[in-house]
Amino acid sequence: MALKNLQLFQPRTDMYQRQATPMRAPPTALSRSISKSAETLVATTRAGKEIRARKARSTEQPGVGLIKGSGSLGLPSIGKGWGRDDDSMHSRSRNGSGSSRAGSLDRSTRGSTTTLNSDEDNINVVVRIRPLNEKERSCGDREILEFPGKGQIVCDTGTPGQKPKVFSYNVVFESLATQEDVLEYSGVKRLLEMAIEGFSCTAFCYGQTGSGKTHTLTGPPGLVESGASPYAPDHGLVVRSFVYLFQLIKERPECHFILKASFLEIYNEKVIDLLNPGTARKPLQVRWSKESRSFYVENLFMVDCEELDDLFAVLEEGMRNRSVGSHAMNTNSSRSHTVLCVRVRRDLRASADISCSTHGKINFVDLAGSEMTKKTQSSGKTLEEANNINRSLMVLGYCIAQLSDGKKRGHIPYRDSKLTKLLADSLAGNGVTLMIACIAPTRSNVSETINTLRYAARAKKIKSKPIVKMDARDALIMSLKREVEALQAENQHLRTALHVQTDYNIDYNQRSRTPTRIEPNKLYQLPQTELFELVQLHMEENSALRNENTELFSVRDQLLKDQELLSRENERLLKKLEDVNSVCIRSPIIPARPAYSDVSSSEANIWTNPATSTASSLASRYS
Ligand SMILES: Nc1ncnc2c1ncn2[C@@H]1O[C@H](COP(=O)(O)OP(=O)(O)OP(=O)(O)O)[C@@H](O)[C@H]1O
Repeated sequence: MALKNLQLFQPRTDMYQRQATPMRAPPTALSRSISKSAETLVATTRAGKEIRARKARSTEQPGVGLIKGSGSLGLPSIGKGWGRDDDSMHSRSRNGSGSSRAGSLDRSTRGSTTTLNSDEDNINVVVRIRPLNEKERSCGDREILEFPGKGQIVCDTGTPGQKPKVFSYNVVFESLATQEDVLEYSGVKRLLEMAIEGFSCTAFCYGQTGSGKTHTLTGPPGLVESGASPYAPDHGLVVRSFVYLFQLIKERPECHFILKASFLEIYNEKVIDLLNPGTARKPLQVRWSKESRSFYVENLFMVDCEELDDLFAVLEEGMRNRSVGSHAMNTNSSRSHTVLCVRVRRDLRASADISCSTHGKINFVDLAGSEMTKKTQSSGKTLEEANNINRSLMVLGYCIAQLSDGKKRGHIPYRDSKLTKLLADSLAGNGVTLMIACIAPTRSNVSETINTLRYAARAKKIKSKPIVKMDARDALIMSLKREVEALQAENQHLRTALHVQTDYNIDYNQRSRTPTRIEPNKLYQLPQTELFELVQLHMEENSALRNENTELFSVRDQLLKDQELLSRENERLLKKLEDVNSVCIRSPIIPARPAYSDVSSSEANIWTNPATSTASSLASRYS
């Protein structure tokens, strides 16, 4: 069976726990958080399609804040969906980690960002084995891999006296697995769902040259460039993901989405814009953004994609412009690493008067294959390319090794190559990452296969901290709003418990100004001064509620103390009553009253002062 080792993973529905904690971000942060405008350009694809393009000054959104998981406000929840078994598949296993997660608030007042951290998430690793090619078949090359299930791969190294090596992963796709299977079961759907909710997601293919990385991502050579329909059966993960992305967007009519795409390659350590390479293929600079604390490519072309066709046109254009070469092991070998990025901005209504936006993205990274130059018989330009490819993959390997060693994580050499700079966030930052390791099944490739499997096994240990990115001003307003709601609910509860009759609105309005209600989706049109005012009003409201909360708590504490005193007094009186009663029992002339605790008849429920009742009974007896 093609999907013998499938271990499936799907999004979980568990929501993050939120805590209402005071927001301390200074209002001045707001003024720094308003996005800078971008220059609008127009680009035309070779296919003749006009693409509305926006050339942003950087790939990072200035003033983007970071926020993690919320429940009731329509913000995303993520769970470790990796590795959920599905009985509909023929053979599968559960192998990966799958603990649920709960986010906790940790607001930073640094700059204009708000960071809400969560538990860590492991990189998800799946392996795809390509079928034997013509060359291997004709020379009788033997298959050396076995798939016992449970996401395991057994690799017979063929060395006498050496035991077969066993590796295990989240999912293993055998050679008969289809492109659709990879979309369905690799977990990329989960990545897309998370990207539209504001997470930074990356799917990257790793493996030796000719192992099927490009096939997995974009299908057989020339398919995309031929302008085939997006629904053609051979399309790889990227086109299928585009289709799924638009399907997801259609299912969310309550949100407004803005998609932008960029496509770059790293060729001989130079970053080339595949959507705007220019005749000179002038390299772009990779810079560090203090604000987002990550690397970005300066002046990278960004294309607005309103329709599926626009995304497809971006892919087509990039595929035409990327560097491809031929060598002994692959006639259509990628000579560069490519990164196709789709940014997803989602505007949503968080409550009746507040709308906010999240900024997610999905990167599809097709790494160039590691090459044994002896086998590929590279020389000249191809050899130089191979050396650069191998060097950057080696740096990636160092980074992965360091990151996977949880105990002694030392310096991570991200800065040593462009590739690792751009993948830094996906590997260990705040992203969600899927690694697709591609391998060949034959004996002639055994050492490369073992290397890839080791690489993949190491990557599986890497943990990252996924977070949602949203505008700092939205994060601030929503956080204040959430806090106000939590305090209102708590105060209401306290009032009910204490039977305090005051009307909240009257009481509160006397003390503070109430923020005016803003029409949904108007938040963005507000000038900075009004936004500033709005945040201040929320902060005032918040502070008034907190004061009221403190007052109510102190009233409650006082009442509890009073109650304590009363019950002590009550006990004292009961004791006295028991004493009086015991005197009556001992007296031959005074009838004893039942103990107070024994009183059960309706008559006995009328308690009379024993002293007066005794006096009156004596009086009636001797009258
Ligand atoms: N799962 C598969 N099913 C059918 N054909 C495949 C599969 N995987 C790879 N191939 C074919 O094998 C050849 C090499 O694959 P591909 O170019 O994708 O390798 P690659 O890993 O991207 O190589 P490089 O690193 O040199 O770019 C292609 O002709 C491709 O169509």
